Amino acid sequence: MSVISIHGLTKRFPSVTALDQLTVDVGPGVTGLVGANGAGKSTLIKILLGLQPATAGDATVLDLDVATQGPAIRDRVGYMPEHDCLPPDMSATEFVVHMARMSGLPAASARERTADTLRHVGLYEERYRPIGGYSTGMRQRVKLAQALVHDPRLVFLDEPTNGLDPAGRDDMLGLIRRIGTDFQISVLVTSHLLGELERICDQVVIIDGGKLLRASSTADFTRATQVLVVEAVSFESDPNLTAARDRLGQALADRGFRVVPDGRLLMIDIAREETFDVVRDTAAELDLGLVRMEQRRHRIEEIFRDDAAAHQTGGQVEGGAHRVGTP
Ligand SMILES: Nc1ncnc2c1ncn2[C@@H]1O[C@H](COP(=O)(O)OP(=O)(O)OP(=O)(O)O)[C@@H](O)[C@H]1O
Repeated sequence: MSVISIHGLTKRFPSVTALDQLTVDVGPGVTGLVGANGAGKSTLIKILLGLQPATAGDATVLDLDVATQGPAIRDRVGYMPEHDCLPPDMSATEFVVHMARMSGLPAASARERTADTLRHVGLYEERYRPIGGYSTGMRQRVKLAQALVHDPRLVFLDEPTNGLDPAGRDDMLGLIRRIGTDFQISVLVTSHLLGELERICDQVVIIDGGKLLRASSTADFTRATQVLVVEAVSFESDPNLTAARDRLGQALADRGFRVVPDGRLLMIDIAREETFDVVRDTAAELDLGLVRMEQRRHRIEEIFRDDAAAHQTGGQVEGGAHRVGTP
């Protein structure tokens, strides 16, 4: 089942092509839409909400046509815009109740849903204070609450971690993940930071210059490499923290393995089936403990970098229709 289906979508502004024949299907769950600033993310969201017409191509959201059924889409989809759009003199409660009423909820359920939603986003204590005195993190939460208050089936979150410090970012990412898991609401979340989406998304769509670079499940992006990451420690209180690494590294190199140190870790080529056993046995022989031994996984950043390089040099990048998401 597709939540969003996009075919040959193109948007030309007088001086720039923001979307260039984009074709992608997105399934349920949390989907990351990744691209550098200006890649076309916000434009795509506006077209999917029926707020802007496309120049060519077509798309459906929850099986509704974006060109002709915008109001019905906006009924069922929540939208957290990128830019600040909050009235400073209103409290979070007043603003979110207002947005709930605008979505057609009766007064009593608008108040009830507002209280529930503000509690869910962690703004319950401060809900009667004017928004003008809120921190950036609190303002992002108000924007998130107004996107959720009418109980949508899908939400579009445009750069929800913008302007947040690392702790605020982590909190916001946790909240977004819970929207997908606890509430079963599908999420399309944009970011120019691949690393953060890798942590919370079931699938990732990467666009560059309005074109699709890649679309795939996060698990496919982060598939295992043929490199074993090992961290060894000495059981003696050894002031030289890399001594254990060097002893194990040398012993493995002597046994014919390709070993590269990286900080306190060793990167070992998994050249043979018995690599795991040999590392374990060698550490035991040297009386070293292993605190970590795992197959290294690709980071989405690495794949993005490779694809972007191929793109720029005219190399082969996957083309045609892409489908992401759980069936
Ligand atoms: N209304 C508009 N008129 C003219 N050009 C526009 C308009 N809206 C967007 N653009 C241009 O289209 C391109 C894509 O913009 P868009 O805002 O969709 O990118 P984005 O990926 O969301 O980036 P950002 O995160 O910086 O907003 C940019 O070059 C932008 O300048």
